[in-house]
This record gives sequence, C-alpha cells and structure tokens, in this order.
Amino acid sequence: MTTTIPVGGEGFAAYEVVVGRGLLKKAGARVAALKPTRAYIVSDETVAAIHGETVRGSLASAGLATGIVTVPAGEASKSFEQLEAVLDRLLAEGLDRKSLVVALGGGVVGDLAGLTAALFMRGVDFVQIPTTLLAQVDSSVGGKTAIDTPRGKNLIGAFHQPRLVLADIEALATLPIRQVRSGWAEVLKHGLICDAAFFDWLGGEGAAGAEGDPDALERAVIRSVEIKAQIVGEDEKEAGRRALLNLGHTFGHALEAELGFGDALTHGEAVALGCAMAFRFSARQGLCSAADAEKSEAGIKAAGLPTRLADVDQIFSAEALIGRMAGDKKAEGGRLTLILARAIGDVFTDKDVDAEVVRAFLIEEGAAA
Ligand SMILES: NC(=O)c1ccc[n+]([C@@H]2O[C@H](COP(=O)([O-])OP(=O)(O)OC[C@H]3O[C@@H](n4cnc5c(N)ncnc54)[C@H](O)[C@@H]3O)[C@@H](O)[C@H]2O)c1
Ligand SMILES: O=C(O)C(=O)C[C@@H](O)[C@H](O)[C@H](O)COP(=O)(O)O
Ligand SMILES: [Zn+2]
Repeated sequence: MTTTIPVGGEGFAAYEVVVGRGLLKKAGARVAALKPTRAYIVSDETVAAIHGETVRGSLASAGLATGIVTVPAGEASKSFEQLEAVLDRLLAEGLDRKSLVVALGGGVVGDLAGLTAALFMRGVDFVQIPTTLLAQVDSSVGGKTAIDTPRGKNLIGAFHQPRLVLADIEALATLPIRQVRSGWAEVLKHGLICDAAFFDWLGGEGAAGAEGDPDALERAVIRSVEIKAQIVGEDEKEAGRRALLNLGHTFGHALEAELGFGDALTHGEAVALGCAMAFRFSARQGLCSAADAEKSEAGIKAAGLPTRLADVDQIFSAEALIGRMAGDKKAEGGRLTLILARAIGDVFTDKDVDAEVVRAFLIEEGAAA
C-alpha cells in the first residue's frame, strides 16, 4: 500500500510524494511516465553501493537510458567542487534539456543533485528518491536546494521543485541508528512547529520510530510530509510562514558552521539542539512556559538526541555564534531572526531579536563569553 501526498501551490507545478514500501525497485515505471530523454542518477558512494543497482536496473527495465555519478558520502560534498564535478559529468555524458536527474540518497545528495538540476542548461527536471529518514520527512520535499561554503550553511542555492518524490520505507532498513535519530529530529521539529498531538505521539506510541521501527517510521514520514507540503504550498519561497520550518536552524546552522560541517554534529542533531535552545530562549523571554521548554527538551532527549551545548565536545564562542547567526539567510539588515515558541505546536518568527539578549543566553547555555 502506498500513500500519496500532493505538494502544490501558487507559482509551481504540483507533484506527488509517494510513501510506501518497495518503491526503489519500481521507480523506473514512475520516472518513465515523466517521459525524459535520459534519467541520470546522482548518489553518494555509500548509497550507490547499497541501492544504486536496484534503482539503475529499474530505470533500465522501464526503457530509460541511464547512468550514475557518485560523490563521497557526507556534508562536505555540498561544495562548489562536487557541484562542478557532477555538472561536468552530465555534460560529458551528453544529457540534454529533456534529461532528468534522479537524486538517490540523503539530504546531501538531494540538495546537491537538486541544485545541479536547477543549473544544468538553466534547469532540468529532477526526481527525489530519499534514502534517509531526514530526506524522506524533510529535504526531498519543498524544492530548497543548496551547497555550503566555509562562510555558512546552504548559502548558495536555488528553489527548484522536484517532479516526483519516492519515499521507500524499506530503504531505511540499512540506515545507521545515528542517522535514523537525526531524521527523527526534523520529525520532532514538525510537531513542535504546529502539531502538539503529533509531538505527544512521537514521544509515546510512536517512539519506536526513533529506534527504526518501520510502521512508526511510515506514520512519522506521512505526517511530516503532510505538514511540510501544507506550509510549502502556502509559501514556496519563504516570504513568510515557510520560515517556521527553520525552527532550531538559526542556532543549529551556526553550530554546524562553527564545527566546519564535520562529523561532531549531524544536521539533525544540530536541529535537535537548536530546537531545545529555541524553546529555552522563548521561556527565558517569557514567551512560552518553562513547562513547555522542559517538555520539548525531554522529548528530544528521549530520542537520543543532544539538547545542550555540553553534549557537544567543543567550546563555542558566543561572539562567533552570533556572527554566524547574523549571516543566516533569514537575517535582514544585520538583525537577528529567530523562530520562537508560544507553546509546543505554536511557533512564530521574530525578525528583530536583540543580539545582547542572545549573547547573555548563549553564555548561560555554556558558550564562552
Ligand atoms: N532542502 C531541504 O529542505 C533540507 C531539509 C533538511 C535538511 N537538508 C540538508 O540535508 C542534509 C542532511 O541530510 P541527511 O541527514 O540525509 O544526511 P546525508 O545525506 O549525509 O546522509 C547521512 C548518511 O547516511 C548514508 N545513507 C543514506 N541513505 C542510506 C541508507 N538507506 N542506508 C545506509 N546509509 C545511508 C549516507 O551515505 C550518509 O553517510 C544537510 O545538508 C541539510 O542541510 C535540506
Ligand atoms: O524547507 C524548509 O524551508 C526548511 O527550512 C527545512 C529545513 O529543515 C532545512 O534544513 C533547510 O535546508 C534549511 O533551509 P535554510 O533556508 O535555512 O538553508
Ligand atoms: Zn533542517
């Protein structure tokens, strides 16, 4: 059985997110229905070794001319260097404007392949086949594509919507537990943003999802995609409400950048810690109750995710973090923007956060003065 969630809104063509089992081996027919001249796979070395042949074989069986280019696994591949290498490979292979890029992998591959598709011959179609929980619940949906630079996270990118997303729950069976939990962080984030009952389910009946239980994962993927589809449909280019999906990211991206995008924190772990910080900051400002800040932290911690700076083996400088936050894409005119909370399930954007208040908070949290 599959569940299909439509994503559509003003200014972009609607597409379907299909959630189910066994979708990798049936991908060919669904991609062929889009009638591309070629369907070229972009993946990372780890995913290609596990799932590359299943998808390549399925595309070929559906009569599609195909091939695969891989990048090293990990955040470091969201770089100008890998973007250039992948684009060059597509040119060398003779792809044309009606060729299609298939992003097979986690959020790193999705963001890189999506940006490749946005740039190649000024834009070709692409299909997302997300193989991490994080990519299924978040990055494959909504059309944000990007690479990082040493100056910050996702600073170079484009909005480019996929034509189709195939989220195969069976693909998650090979995912290391740390990566399952990282994806769970973005799932928890969706509950914290706008669905308190979902957040409760994630910490109760659905908690087995954080340990890899496929039934709980499937429900978590479906509800997350519904939430994200609704928000993206209202505000594709983040003129307003879409910024709420950035809960935890102003802190989280600053931490990731300070750590040089290395292995110390995955993106999901940084978001988990950032969400806990956003709720504590909100409580400190009297915007939400201390009880909700504590409850959000407990829910995140119960899933084996970090909630405190002390959970990371690094001393952060408050000054450096504020510098990173001022360079975030949400910041306007140098003013800090944060997604803050009134309660679990009720968050809002504050576009004028006082940097001195943030500095005091970061020092309280354990950052160096
Ligand atoms: N575009 C968006 O809206 C959006 C949303 C959220 C996150 N992101 C981005 O996504 C990235 C993080 O994505 P991620 O957490 O998926 O990380 P990732 O893509 O690095 O994947 C994590 C690891 O899991 C491995 N892997 C992937 N699928 C596997 C499988 N089925 N079995 C075994 N191993 C597998 C990968 O090789 C990699 O080593 C970040 O760069 C983040 O900024 C983008
Ligand atoms: O889709 C969105 O919008 C999000 O903010 C989802 C985030 O989880 C994701 O990490 C996104 O890439 C962050 O976007 P950015 O604009 O802050 O780079
Ligand atoms: Zn994220």
